[in-house]
Amino acid sequence: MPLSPGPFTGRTITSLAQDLREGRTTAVELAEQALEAIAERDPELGAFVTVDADGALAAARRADAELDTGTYRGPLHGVPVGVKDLFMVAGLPATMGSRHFAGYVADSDAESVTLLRRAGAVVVGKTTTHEFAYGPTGDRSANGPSRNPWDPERMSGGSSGGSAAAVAAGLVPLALGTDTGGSVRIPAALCGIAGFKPSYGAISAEGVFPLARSFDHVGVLAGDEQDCLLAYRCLASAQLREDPGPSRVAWLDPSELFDGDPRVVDAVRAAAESRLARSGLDEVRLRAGLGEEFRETYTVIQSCEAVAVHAARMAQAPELFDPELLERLRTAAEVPGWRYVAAVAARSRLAEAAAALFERHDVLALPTVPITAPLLQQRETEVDGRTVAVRPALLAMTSLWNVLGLPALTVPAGTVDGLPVGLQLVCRPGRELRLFQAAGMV
Ligand SMILES: NC(=O)CC[C@H](N)C(=O)O
Repeated sequence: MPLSPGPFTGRTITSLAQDLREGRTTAVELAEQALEAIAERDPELGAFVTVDADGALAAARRADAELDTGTYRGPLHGVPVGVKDLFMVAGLPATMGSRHFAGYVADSDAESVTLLRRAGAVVVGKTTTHEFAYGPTGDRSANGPSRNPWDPERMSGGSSGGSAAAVAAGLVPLALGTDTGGSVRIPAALCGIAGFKPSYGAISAEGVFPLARSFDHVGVLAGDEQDCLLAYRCLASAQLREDPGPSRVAWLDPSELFDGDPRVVDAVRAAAESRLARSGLDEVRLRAGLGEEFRETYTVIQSCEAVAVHAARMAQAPELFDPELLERLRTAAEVPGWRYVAAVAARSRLAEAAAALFERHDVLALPTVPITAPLLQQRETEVDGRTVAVRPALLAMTSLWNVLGLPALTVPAGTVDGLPVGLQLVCRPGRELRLFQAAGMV
């Protein structure tokens, strides 16, 4: 368990909505609970970089006034939310976790923030992001690292680490994140909560600072998958396609992707069996070499697109980047243009290869992350007697779905060594509800 519970630990958004509608609590009370818990716990966690107490209380008062006059906006009405510091929120600083944006204040809301507000949600503040979202560890940010509520010496994962830590510690029941290679799902898994990114483009990325535009997805983090779905219904840019009937689920053997901690893989598989299967799970495999093709395609496209975003800053003020990030960007800048063109072409071949995986199944299940949370700043870790690099381990089972733009959900799947692990579910584009349906099957 996280070291200490917060005001929203174990309270679903559905139960908060009921309490609000039936007069057992008010939006102001919920906002105050969030703000007090942040003031008390966040110095230890580093989940928030900006707290907007005045704005949150004003929005909460408006939400209560609406309820008093019979206007109910839906389940997010009066619910406190955290927003990753990569999204624009009008009147609040947006640092992107970088000294390059120290002092920058956004003048309008990102589209997803507008939709959250329209649904009645109360923005309490901005959450820590790995600098420019370029890193799955969550521990390199101009604002300091976000820490794991299960063990603050360990990383939250990233890059939406502050959002995951805030929800896992029960400081807020819901947070927005972005996911370019796993940045919603990785910290959600390492912090023991649910995280969801829909198909590419299904939630608008307008007003969100880019990392690599071809792969950038907006997603949500919450205590469980039902809460992720509630939020997604408010954020989706198109009508959700309701899928009838139970989903056919298969376990995707993860060994082609990464030689992870066998205890993590076993724990996740056991969770998948008990949660998803009535009588054993089918199993599917990636053909040999496919994992490497995905990695190469992902790395080349992300590298070139990230450099396109940052080239001017790299030339004009390189000293303002975190040194690790600058080194990664400089390595990325060496990728020749022909490799980008080849990777874009490879992407459609990979989509065909993946389509075959879904021929006989609707949902694939696999670990979200094949290791537990490493220590802050740790870049190599011992796994089953071997030394493995932390960053590739964190990204190994999530980034391929960004290459294809497929919907993916992570749900808590127990613990290993007292640290949480996550079960990841993936499906075809546009079929998001399949994931929630599968996760809810007993
Ligand atoms: N932002 C993300 O989704 C993960 C981090 C990033 N893809 C990296 O390579 O480090």
